[in-house]
Amino acid sequence: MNLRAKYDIPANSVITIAGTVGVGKSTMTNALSKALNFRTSFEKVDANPYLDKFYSDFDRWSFHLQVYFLAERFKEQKRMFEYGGGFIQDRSIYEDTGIFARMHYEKGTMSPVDYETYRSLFDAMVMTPYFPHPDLLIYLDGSIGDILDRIRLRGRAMEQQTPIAYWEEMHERYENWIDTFNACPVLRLNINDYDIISDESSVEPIIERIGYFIRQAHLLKK
Ligand SMILES: Nc1ncnc2c1ncn2[C@@H]1O[C@H](COP(=O)(O)OP(=O)(O)O)[C@@H](O)[C@H]1O
Ligand SMILES: Nc1ncnc2c1ncn2[C@H]1C[C@H](O)[C@@H](COP(=O)(O)O)O1
Repeated sequence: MNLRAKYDIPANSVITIAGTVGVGKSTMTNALSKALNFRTSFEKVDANPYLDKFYSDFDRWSFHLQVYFLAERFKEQKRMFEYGGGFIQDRSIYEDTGIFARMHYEKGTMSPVDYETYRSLFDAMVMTPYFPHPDLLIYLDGSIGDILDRIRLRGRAMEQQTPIAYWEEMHERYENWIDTFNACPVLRLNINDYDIISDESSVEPIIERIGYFIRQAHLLKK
């Protein structure tokens, strides 16, 4: 019996993985899609025409980058629901506004008028009854020390040249954001509690918890 059926996870589920840069979202997306036989929806980092420029000059490019991410993630959201679900998504659309756009606005690297334009676009696209929310958001949590190690280990040049204070602020914002997030059910995982890289079988207890959370959420809806 496959793990999806064993833990009673509906084949049309959409599960999104959230968490700060470097915490392990892409790795988790791959592990869960393989174990559940679900499709993946990834952020396209290398093909992003603004990301490098953004890291060199936040003031100049933060609005362009947010609009780009919003469009890309909205298209992905549409694609996942047009397929009828069965997806693991690497990062949710909610983090774009709740973490990144807000952080740059509050740091002063996105102007108030740009932020207002971005927010009204986001609200019109996402904060409507027609927007399909994921069945579950898995929040990956870890210490800032472990996350900085992982950012270094992955070695993306644009992230290496970014001051550590940027990642520290983001980490703190994520902790506050997840405490108030309520657009869909949340399963929190601490990165010290699993090791899907050296032990593939450690994905099974995670899938068991996913099944439990999705069932609970469906019971609450009834
Ligand atoms: N469970 C894990 N154990 C050890 N290293 C991990 C684990 N998950 C991810 N990593 C490593 O951490 C780095 C960042 O992971 P990644 O999945 O790309 O993070 P994200 O998508 O959240 O930015 C990569 O080098 C990856 O190999
Ligand atoms: N909405 C965003 N604004 C700014 N930067 C963003 C946004 N979404 C993702 N990013 C950046 C952060 C990382 O450098 C890459 C990929 O994210 P990762 O967490 O490694 O998957 O894009």
